[in-house]
Amino acid sequence: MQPQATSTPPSGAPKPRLTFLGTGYLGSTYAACFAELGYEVLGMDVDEAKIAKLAAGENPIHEPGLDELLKRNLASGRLRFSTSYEEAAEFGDVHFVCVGTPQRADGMAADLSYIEAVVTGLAPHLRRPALIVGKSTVPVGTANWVEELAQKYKPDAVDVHVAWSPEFLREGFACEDVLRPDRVVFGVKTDWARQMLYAAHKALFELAATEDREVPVVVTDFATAELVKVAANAFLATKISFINAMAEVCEASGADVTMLAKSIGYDARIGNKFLRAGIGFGGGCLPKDIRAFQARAQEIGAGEALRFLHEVDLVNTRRRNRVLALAADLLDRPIGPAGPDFSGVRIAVLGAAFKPNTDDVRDSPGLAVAKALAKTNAEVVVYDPEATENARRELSTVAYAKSMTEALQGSALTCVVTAWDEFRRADPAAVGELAAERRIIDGMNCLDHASWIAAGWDYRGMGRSV
Ligand SMILES: NC(=O)C1=CN([C@@H]2O[C@H](COP(=O)(O)OP(=O)(O)OC[C@H]3O[C@@H](n4cnc5c(N)ncnc54)[C@H](O)[C@@H]3O)[C@@H](O)[C@H]2O)C=CC1
Ligand SMILES: O=C(O)[C@H]1O[C@H](OP(=O)(O)OP(=O)(O)OC[C@H]2O[C@@H](n3ccc(=O)[nH]c3=O)[C@H](O)[C@@H]2O)[C@H](O)[C@@H](O)[C@@H]1O
Repeated sequence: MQPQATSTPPSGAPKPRLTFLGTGYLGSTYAACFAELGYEVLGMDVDEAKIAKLAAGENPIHEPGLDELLKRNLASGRLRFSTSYEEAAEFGDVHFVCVGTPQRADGMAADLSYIEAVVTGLAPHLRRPALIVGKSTVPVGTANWVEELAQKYKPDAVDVHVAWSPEFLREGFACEDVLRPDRVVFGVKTDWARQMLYAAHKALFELAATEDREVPVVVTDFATAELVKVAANAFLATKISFINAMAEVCEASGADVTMLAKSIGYDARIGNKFLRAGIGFGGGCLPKDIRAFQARAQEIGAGEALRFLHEVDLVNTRRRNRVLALAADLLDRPIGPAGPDFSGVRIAVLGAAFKPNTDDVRDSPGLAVAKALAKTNAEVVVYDPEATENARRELSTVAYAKSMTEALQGSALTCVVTAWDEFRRADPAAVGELAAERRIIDGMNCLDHASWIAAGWDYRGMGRSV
């Protein structure tokens, strides 16, 4: 099929029933949103505890708006959950693969074992024509392999097609991003797959039409669809590391990266988004995706082309160490060969989630900072409005406070590592009454520094002249 860009869905295909295989951050949001759009939806996962929670209307993750969507659509009967491949196969016409593709423990490449398990688990139970759609982020070439698996494991008499439709949602805005995407990408080989994908998204296009919007649809081949996703994340990661590299130069020259970012961002060709310097990018996607992209490029003989992503990764991890240097400076402690020693110092770390409005702590820069501070023998107390439970499982060498007030009590240093509104809106004078010393590191450059300085705080930002 020729690649094409169009927003006109072909008419005629009936409303398919949808399954979402893997109900984590991606799959649970999709299941609830597509039920909200009017589809009959089944969410399937091998994690029994997660499915039991979802089926009871309890949202296992923190994602704004998702609780209401889950409850409303469970009540309407359009949304149900199961742990059975057999039930999923019987229920659905279009099956969206939403399982994780984490970084492998033995290197940078993506672990595709969950994809394999889901396809080989589902395919033998299919009894009528079905479309398997990959949504997970994968190395280029995966869709062809999934097609081979599906053909091998499906019953002979059943027609099974494969498509790839990568996902671009952001945690914290996931429901909005699913219901009102910037674009959708369909990687297809057959016209039937294209028709079914349009039918599975028809309600999304109709919602857009009622709001006088259009959702651009890019119809393309498997390889391009797979690459669009990792290219997008590589670009975003590069943009963040670019501004963080500028932060390093600002630190060396006495300039201020926030003013620099503001100034270059006025150029429409550059744009002002994703130019916040800080402790770097984290989360379950950008870091692992740029590594898997490099690993795959190497395998297919294009490793040279992505060498810059190695630098992007290095700049990113360096920013976490910068907090330690700033802390040593503020606390007036030397940095020895084994790093600084902050024995006897109580440090409040505000934040643990990899960014605000989520409870996700996967590869969280803030939690990495907390861990590094704990290694200096400091008494580290972490507070996060939503991510404490997940953080506790990830990092046990720090204490966790139930409130910001508790974390700040008697602290000699405060480090803001996640840009939650609760921290951005905090009153510097009131916070100063709780802390033992008015020293603050603004790891995400998210505070109104002038008001903190005015309240007597010794303030340090990232790449800032203040
Ligand atoms: N989280 C995000 O914001 C986005 C994630 N993605 C991609 O989507 C994929 C999923 O990501 P998340 O939802 O964040 O991961 P997650 O780890 O939150 O969810 C994955 C789910 O798959 C389930 N699972 C594992 N094996 C299974 C099997 N054999 N059958 C059925 N379910 C199974 C797990 O129990 C888990 O609930 C990844 O490839 C990720 O890169 C893409 C865009 C956005
Ligand atoms: O593939 C994915 O899973 C998703 O990855 C990112 O979404 P997400 O990880 O939810 O979070 P972002 O908002 O992109 O932030 C990623 C990290 O970059 C950091 N960041 C972001 C922007 C910025 O200017 N500076 C900065 O340090 C954030 O604090 C966070 O740690 C992409 O933005 C999504 O489009 C994509 O679908």
